[in-house]
Amino acid sequence: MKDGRIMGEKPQRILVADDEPLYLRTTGALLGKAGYECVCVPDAGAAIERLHAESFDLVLSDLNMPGNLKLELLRDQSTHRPHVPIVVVTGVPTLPSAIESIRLGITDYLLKPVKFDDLLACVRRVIAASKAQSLLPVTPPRKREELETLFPHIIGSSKPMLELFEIIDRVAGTDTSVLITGESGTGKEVVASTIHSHSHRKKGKFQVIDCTAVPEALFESMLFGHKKGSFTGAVGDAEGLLKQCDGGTAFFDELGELPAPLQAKLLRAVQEQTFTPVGSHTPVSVNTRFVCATNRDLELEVNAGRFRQDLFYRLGVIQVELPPLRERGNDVLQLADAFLKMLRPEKSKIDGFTAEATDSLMRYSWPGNIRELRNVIERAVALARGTTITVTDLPEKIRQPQPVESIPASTKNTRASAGPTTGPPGSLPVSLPGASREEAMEAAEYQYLVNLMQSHCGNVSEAARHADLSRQGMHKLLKKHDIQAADFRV
Ligand SMILES: Nc1ncnc2c1ncn2[C@@H]1O[C@H](COP(=O)(O)OP(=O)(O)OP(=O)(O)O)[C@@H](O)[C@H]1O
Repeated sequence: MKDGRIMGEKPQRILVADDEPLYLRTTGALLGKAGYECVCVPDAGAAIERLHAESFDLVLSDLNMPGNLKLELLRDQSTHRPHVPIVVVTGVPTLPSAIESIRLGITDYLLKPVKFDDLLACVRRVIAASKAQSLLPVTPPRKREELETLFPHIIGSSKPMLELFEIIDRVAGTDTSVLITGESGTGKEVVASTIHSHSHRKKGKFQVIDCTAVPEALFESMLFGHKKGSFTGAVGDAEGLLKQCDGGTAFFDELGELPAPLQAKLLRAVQEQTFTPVGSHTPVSVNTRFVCATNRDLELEVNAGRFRQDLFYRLGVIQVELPPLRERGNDVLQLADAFLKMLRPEKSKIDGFTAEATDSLMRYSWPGNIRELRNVIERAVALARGTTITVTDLPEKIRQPQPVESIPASTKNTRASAGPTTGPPGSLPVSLPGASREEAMEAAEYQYLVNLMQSHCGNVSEAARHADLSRQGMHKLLKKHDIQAADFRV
């Protein structure tokens, strides 16, 4: 049996639409050799015509080709033949077109140049999945109530969250790389693990790889594994994190912090799904989906030459942006209520918030987003005396919130921009009237970091040396205070 043909059965039919004659010829010929029957057309109009007249098992479609300025082929296909899978194969990826393609129901998204083996593996997988899918009942678009309950670990029902749920729902079923962006504490890791648990990889491992937590010198061996004796301390062979999530999802948190030499090594692993453990000569192959998160603007980092463009395109095929909490309306109360129930001691009688406390929670701008809200509720639960949380159980800054307008719309370092940022390193902030000792210490630490970042122009390694901390330790502190080193770079 050849790939596209079972003895005695008709070969599977693939329509390839692309305006590059060489790609069209070679792809058609190679797929033909693998047993598929290929029809190759140079533009969207011809593709639509053939699709209306004949039946196909799969469409491989370019995006930038004549007649496809508004993704006409994808639109026509999603309206008339949603059951025929489409895989986009493009040389000019743009994030809006990737998102729009996903909305229109494409099954996968590959970037040129694509190795024929990778293309063939994708063709096999997509056709097999589509055959399996055809045995299932067709699912209509989800209703609002259904979307609201689809991801119980992600609390929220505001408009931006429902839009997010729709995207997660579509993206989870594909193998496409996803880049999740958003301010610190907006739930990027929660979304990444939800994508994994709703994908066909859910039985595989969801491996979190925090790019700031692994020392640079050890990163390669942690990720790819090593052979015994390959470096001092390598007392035995070790399997790397990527091998451990073979068949699952690798989640790279804080991707923007990955040093340049490691970016090159990661690119190879992502492109080829193959890597060589440290000290070994035998490549290891995996089948891993890559989901990444960053609170940096990676496009800016690419333009500034700090992040590889090719890696950005590979990993950011689909970009999912999480809204800050201040843009999620009543979700603040829904989340506060959920955290109250989750964090109160078992026999606690606390069961809600006074109107004044609710009002304060709604008016505060939440620069630390959901993580900050969770901490505030945890503290309030510990302080509350009665059966409700009152405004006096909330921190001072929330009782007297700054007006939302003073928070910059930028997703960057809202606290650094809003607070006092001048003064020599180590100078203390003006103390808040009525602040607790703990709050005053936090404020002093925050101010110290801001000053440190300023005097080292956002260079984390230099700042860490000055403060006598490890680079990882410095990153942890910056994260805790929601300070973005990139905002201090000139
Ligand atoms: N929509 C949500 N519903 C319930 N809990 C949430 C939601 N979003 C975030 N959380 C909780 O808020 C905290 C922060 O979330 P998470 O770590 O996913 O944020 P993040 O954006 O990855 O942060 P960072 O950029 O600092 O790594 C976690 O305790 C998480 O469980």
